[in-house]
Amino acid sequence: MMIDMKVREEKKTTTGTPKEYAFKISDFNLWYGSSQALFEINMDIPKNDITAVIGPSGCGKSTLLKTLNRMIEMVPTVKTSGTIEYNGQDIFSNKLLVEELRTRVGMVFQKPNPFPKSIYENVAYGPKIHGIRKKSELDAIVEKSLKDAAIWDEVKDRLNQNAYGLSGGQQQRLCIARCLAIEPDVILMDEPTSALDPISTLKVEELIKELKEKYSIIIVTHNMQQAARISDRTAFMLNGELVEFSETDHLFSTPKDKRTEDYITGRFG
Ligand SMILES: Nc1ncnc2c1ncn2[C@@H]1O[C@H](COP(=O)(O)OP(=O)(O)OP(=O)(O)O)[C@@H](O)[C@H]1O
Repeated sequence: MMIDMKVREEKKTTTGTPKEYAFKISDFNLWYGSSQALFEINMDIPKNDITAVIGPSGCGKSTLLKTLNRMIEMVPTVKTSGTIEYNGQDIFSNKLLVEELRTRVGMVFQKPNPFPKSIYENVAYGPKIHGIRKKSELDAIVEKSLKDAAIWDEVKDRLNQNAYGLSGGQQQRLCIARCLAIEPDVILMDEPTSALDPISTLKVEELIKELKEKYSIIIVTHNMQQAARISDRTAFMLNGELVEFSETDHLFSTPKDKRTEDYITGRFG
């Protein structure tokens, strides 16, 4: 709770108005069957920031991320308590349809997962499902999304070729373009560069930094250097608890909790 208060204070603008939040997570617990995976999470995630979630394997990073667009409910044994608000609305209430939530809160996965279709069709797929049929409109969305995902120049002459012909790094940027095409507010990224080589990783990192102008980004990463390079705020999790959540510079230079210090200095994990 102390952390929340501090975040609210720090994020006040010069006019005294608190910065807006994409998600407000309050007293949140999650169980897989009888096994508890998340414990009393309190975390306010600001809009238009890059928020990194770090911590050792199995600490609950992906579970937390997949909860934010309710993907976690694909696991039938999952139970939760507490609240998560997205733009001020409880994500578990009947008023916010899960399809609408997933349109607003897009997701990019660890391994690039394009559909076995053309580059064009990969990006046009979401808009088509949302009822856009006009070719000129779809063309414009495809071009804009590929440009925003910094891959247009590499693919503009081969839009009808199969996406599987792209390199891993290009496939990941295509998957980001596919996500952008449905105009989300938030992009959840689950270790989006862990399957990529260093050059592709840097390209995707650059892209993530550019995307924060328009989107709120929450990224799970195993890579502490990556969190330090790209994020505004970092959350450190351990054994299903949120140990510390603060500005990235702060967390890495002067961690408040001994467990955070031990982790970032490589004493465990
Ligand atoms: N479908 C599931 N059913 C039961 N337990 C699960 C399931 N998915 C994850 N868990 C358990 O929940 C805990 C948190 O897992 P989670 O995948 O969220 O951790 P993580 O920090 O993302 O790990 P990693 O960095 O290895 O991906 C672990 O103990 C894991 O075994």
